Amino acid sequence: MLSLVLVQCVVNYLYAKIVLSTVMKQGEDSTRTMYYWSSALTYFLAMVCSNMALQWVNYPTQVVGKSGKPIPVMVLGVLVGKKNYPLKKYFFVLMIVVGVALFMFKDGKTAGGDANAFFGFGELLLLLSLTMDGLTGAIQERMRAEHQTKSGHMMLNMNLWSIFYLLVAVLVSGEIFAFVNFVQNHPSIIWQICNFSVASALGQCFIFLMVSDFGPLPCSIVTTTRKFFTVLGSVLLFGNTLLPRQWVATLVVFFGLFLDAMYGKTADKKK
Ligand SMILES: Nc1ncnc2c1ncn2[C@@H]1O[C@H](COP(=O)(O)OP(=O)(O)O)[C@@H](O)[C@H]1O
Repeated sequence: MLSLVLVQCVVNYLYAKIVLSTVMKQGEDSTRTMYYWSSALTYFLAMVCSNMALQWVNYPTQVVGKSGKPIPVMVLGVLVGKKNYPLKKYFFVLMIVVGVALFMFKDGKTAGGDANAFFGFGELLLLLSLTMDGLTGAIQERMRAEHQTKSGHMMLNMNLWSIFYLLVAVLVSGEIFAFVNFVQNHPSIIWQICNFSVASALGQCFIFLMVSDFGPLPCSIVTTTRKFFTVLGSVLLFGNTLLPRQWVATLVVFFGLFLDAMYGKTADKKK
């Protein structure tokens, strides 16, 4: 798990480096180093926790759990990131999150989950991952407010610090040796890891653009509804029918998004 995230961060870093020195020159960066090392810590821990959770909960549970992400991003953005939101914004965001979760939720017991435990270790890891996501967003809010940090610089430095933490982690835990062994025994995995990492870097470039230009909260609303649109699109594309619960959920999500777009603007934005 750690080695995979390490490879991912290395490719993200190289991608940011190339983009910054060619097509997207962004000038000097005045961001405090403290913001980079702290956000990198929470960023990589969020990824490791949500990947690790998959050993205890199944994939749909993980997606439903992580669809709550805008909530910690918003709450910690206010408590730690010094952001202000009008009260109605909390309601719109809650509406979107509840709608997405209601849409994705699968009744009954599914393979991979622990049927006996309502709240087990996997759920705890998801909660931890969400907290880390919230803290990452809060630190990014401060970077934006105090240094107007650009997307390329944020992507480059957060991945660089994460590489450092992950290198220490894989060496101390000895996981790197098991990883090299595994790759030697299954060389076909190299192609998959390359695909995965390049796709991740391409996607992350837009994530950071969204974070630096609009903020972590709009970014998490977009990535959360993206999950909803993926499932909705595939259901409609493959001619499957939506359950009544999912129709209600779809309406709730669209209504929440509409209200947020129309009336969710913050006081800062108006200024
Ligand atoms: N605010 C952010 N700062 C840096 N990277 C982010 C941020 N939000 C998302 N990402 C990156 O994008 C990936 C996908 O995010 P997302 O679509 O929200 O799904 P999830 O967090 O459930 O994996 C994350 O694993 C992370 O690498």
